[in-house]
Amino acid sequence: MIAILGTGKMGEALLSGLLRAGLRSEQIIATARRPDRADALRERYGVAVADNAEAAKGAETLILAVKPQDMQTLLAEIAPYVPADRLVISVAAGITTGFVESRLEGQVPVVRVMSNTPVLVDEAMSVISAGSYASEEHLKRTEALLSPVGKVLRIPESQQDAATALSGSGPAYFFYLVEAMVDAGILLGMPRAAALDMVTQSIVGAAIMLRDSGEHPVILREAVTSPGGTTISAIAELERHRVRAAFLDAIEAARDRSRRLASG
Ligand SMILES: NC(=O)C1=CN([C@@H]2O[C@H](COP(=O)(O)OP(=O)(O)OC[C@H]3O[C@@H](n4cnc5c(N)ncnc54)[C@H](O)[C@@H]3O)[C@@H](O)[C@H]2O)C=CC1
Ligand SMILES: O=C(O)[C@@H]1CCC=N1
Repeated sequence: MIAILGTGKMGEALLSGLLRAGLRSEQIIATARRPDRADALRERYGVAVADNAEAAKGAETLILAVKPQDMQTLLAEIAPYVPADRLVISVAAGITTGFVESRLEGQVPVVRVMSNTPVLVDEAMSVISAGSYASEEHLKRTEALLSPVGKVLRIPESQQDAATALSGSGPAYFFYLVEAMVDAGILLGMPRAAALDMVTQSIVGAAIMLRDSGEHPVILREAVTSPGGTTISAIAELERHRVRAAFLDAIEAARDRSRRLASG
């Protein structure tokens, strides 16, 4: 039995992914704070929804998916019901395995995960790190849960805040870029729907080329950039506006925010 504690956006994305990966709804128990949310989860997925203590008692794997700021309260609530033969997987940004371990009783295996919302389309990027009491077997169990819904990579826990900034938040940067490009299309007089189609297909095509060709992004960009042509005119403006520097600063800020999240 797998318990998902705090089934919001990320918890629900993981829940739907686990079901698509072949888990039966009877193998999953979810928790939610609001009764209307609990009803929606029961109705949508046919899973049981219980309180945190009950869910923790019945499951051998617990996925903690509340916001970092709510983690302390959740751990206090479940600690008496989580013996050391359980696996606790935390997907919260900024929450270290040490934070979770120190609030549970005994030497509970904890694996820290940073995934992202493309879990909804089985294209997640999930990075995982073992806590002090998690073994190879616990990492393998975590990989088995997450690999049907995307790519899984093991990283040292010291890199988790950076990964949160890069791939956890990553999809948001691409959506933001799409918004900006569609606005540009509107400025040039394109209908919004057509502009969105063009930008979306361009980003999908570019992403698949990146993933499947094995080519470096610089090579792929050079192939689009004709001498004296249109692309270099656009790139010149991006450079003039220091977009690359803005990305470096933005992702560094996200990493720093992740580091501070556990303290609220
Ligand atoms: N949204 C995203 O793209 C990603 C989110 N995350 C992490 O996932 C976690 C959840 O984020 P979201 O899903 O975006 O937030 P959310 O606010 O949609 O989900 C959190 C849910 O937990 C519930 N909750 C809070 N305290 C609870 C408690 N004591 N018992 C039961 N339920 C409780 C809330 O009512 C809410 O439904 C965060 O820790 C975040 O860092 C990680 C990667 C990506
Ligand atoms: O914005 C956040 O804090 C979460 C963590 C990574 C993506 N969303």
